[in-house]
Amino acid sequence: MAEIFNVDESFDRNRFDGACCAFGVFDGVHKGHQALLSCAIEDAAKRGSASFVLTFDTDPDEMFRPNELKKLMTNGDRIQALAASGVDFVAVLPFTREFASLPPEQFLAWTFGEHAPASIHVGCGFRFGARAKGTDETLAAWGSRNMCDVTAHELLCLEGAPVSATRIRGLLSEGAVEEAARLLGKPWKVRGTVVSGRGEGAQMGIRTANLRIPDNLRSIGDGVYAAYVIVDGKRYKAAVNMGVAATFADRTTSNCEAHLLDFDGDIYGHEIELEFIAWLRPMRAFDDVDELIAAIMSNIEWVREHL
Ligand SMILES: Cc1cc2nc3c(=O)[nH]c(=O)nc-3n(C[C@H](O)[C@H](O)[C@H](O)COP(=O)(O)O)c2cc1C
Ligand SMILES: Nc1ncnc2c1ncn2[C@@H]1O[C@H](COP(=O)(O)OP(=O)(O)OP(=O)(O)O)[C@@H](O)[C@H]1O
Repeated sequence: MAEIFNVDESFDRNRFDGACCAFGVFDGVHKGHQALLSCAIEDAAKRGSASFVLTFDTDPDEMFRPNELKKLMTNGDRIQALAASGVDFVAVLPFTREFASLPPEQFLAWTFGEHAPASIHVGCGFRFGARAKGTDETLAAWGSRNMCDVTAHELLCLEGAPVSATRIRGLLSEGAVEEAARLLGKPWKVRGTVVSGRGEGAQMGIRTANLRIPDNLRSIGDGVYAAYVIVDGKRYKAAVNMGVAATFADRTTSNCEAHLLDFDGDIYGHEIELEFIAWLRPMRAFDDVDELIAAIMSNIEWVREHL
């Protein structure tokens, strides 16, 4: 695990001397991000120096488009995933309004002081600084004045297009969890706290853990999915319904329900993790509760056989 530093007034910028940095937000730490991180790691190995990833404590989009944003992971999970990516150090910049308003040159001067690293790696089209005015060319011009090799890498393309967090969010919103997992390099996951439901699941003979998932992490479209659910470190197969149950839309508030196979515990108040594996069907309103039960039972059987 890499050591994580907050880049504030107290941070010792000498640490950047000679280092090779990958720079960006990295929501999802997807395969494109992993390719860029590998460039910084390989460069550092050649130079015999340290590899860094330079990122922000808060995703800038949370400040600029808070209502539309559907994130792939929390900021905390993103920083932990970067720390586990193979780099030596994670340097976390405080994304305050003041910092966000720095023009590109001042942004770089504040970040590095007199300690420009040996190299910076970004993807083509990378933007930074106030109003996203800084481009990879701005960065390269600053690099040539500060003896820092800047490389804007071709974006990794998979399945016909560049991999990006935006593309993965789009796939999840359509329920395409398998394709999203191929671009992420792992299934998409989300955590939520188990809250009480209306008790109708138990009456129907199908108990469900009702979850509260923060709105900005509900990247996935409504529908029924096959998933794994991790409870206190143990993994269970599950059939999951995302979205307000259409049949009971007037009476329910929960936005996600999971039926865990072969599980009979009381987990109210627990934080559990859902790992989405396959799309099963759209959610729909049923006129008859027996039909709803039959549909859910067949989803559960599918999960039992295929996961
Ligand atoms: C795998 C699965 C699929 C579901 N599909 C639907 C659906 O298509 N339409 C619907 O109205 N509710 C659906 N539900 C939600 C049930 O209606 C819900 O579990 C029931 O209302 C119990 O709610 P409660 O836990 O709040 O008591 C589904 C639930 C599960 C676990
Ligand atoms: N497919 C890719 N291949 C290589 N580098 C990439 C790729 N996607 C992003 N990068 C680079 O990784 C760093 C972090 O990128 P950023 O967080 O902007 O990712 P993104 O996936 O493009 O996000 P978004 O879709 O929200 O713009 C940046 O330097 C960016 O240019």
